[in-house]
Amino acid sequence: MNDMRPLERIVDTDTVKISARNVQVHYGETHAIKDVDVDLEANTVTAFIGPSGCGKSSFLRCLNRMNDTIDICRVQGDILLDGEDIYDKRVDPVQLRAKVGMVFQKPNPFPKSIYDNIAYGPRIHGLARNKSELDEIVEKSLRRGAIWDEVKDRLDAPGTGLSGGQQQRLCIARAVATEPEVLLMDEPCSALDPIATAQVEELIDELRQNFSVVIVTHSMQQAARVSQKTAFFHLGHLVEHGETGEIFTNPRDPRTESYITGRIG
Ligand SMILES: Nc1ncnc2c1ncn2[C@@H]1O[C@H](COP(=O)(O)OP(=O)(O)OP(=O)(O)O)[C@@H](O)[C@H]1O
Repeated sequence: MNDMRPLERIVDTDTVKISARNVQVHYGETHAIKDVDVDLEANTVTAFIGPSGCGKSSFLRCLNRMNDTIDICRVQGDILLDGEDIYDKRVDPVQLRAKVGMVFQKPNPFPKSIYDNIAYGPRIHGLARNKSELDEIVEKSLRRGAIWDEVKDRLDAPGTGLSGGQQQRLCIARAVATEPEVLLMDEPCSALDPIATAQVEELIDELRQNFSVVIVTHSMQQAARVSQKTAFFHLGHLVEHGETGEIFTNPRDPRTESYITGRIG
């Protein structure tokens, strides 16, 4: 599990999916994100790394306006998805979060059946005209979540009855059911055992065929295994962003080097 796989990964496309400029995040008096500029590409896994408290999750939450749900949080700057400002007053955050899905650290299935966990989003967003279309979406999403074979005979069973790793793949399937364009993952494997972690990592690699994936991780090995691009954060600044192989073997900034060699963090 802990081996560093070859770092050179090919980035399939340079199409920018999300563009952030001069982003600031404040929680009351705390200035958590400072002057962040970054372009995140389509069909690419980007890893956010950096020491605890450096702002990885805060910046991730800017990308689908999850920070809106935190009263004391103030976000400034520009974040564009396919060139459109996601903080424009006309943007409905619920619609945005269907396009920019999120998977959390702790698997959080709804207290509903496996089927309804997946069907919930497509139902509220009107993505299926009838039961058979909904059935198709549920099956396709569970297949994309690499969990179909394990649950296809018990779709009526509660999602909360699955193992932790299965629950996390169910949550990934739930996130992809609304056909998002971007998938944000905040330490998605931190509550999982090594086998479940390996399954989710394999799944992340498959997901980038269809989505841009951004993953916050504390594991540099994981960043090296799953990502093509890496962004290193330190004290609220985005210090360095580039090809994962370059960041790990030839970092430009001494702070990045100190972190990856274990001197800070
Ligand atoms: N809901 C919140 N209310 C107040 N302050 C917050 C909140 N969330 C984060 N912060 C503060 O913002 C800063 C950045 O935190 P954040 O969680 O984004 O960092 P992180 O790099 O994701 O950390 P970790 O790796 O430990 O999860 C910290 O100083 C933290 O205390």
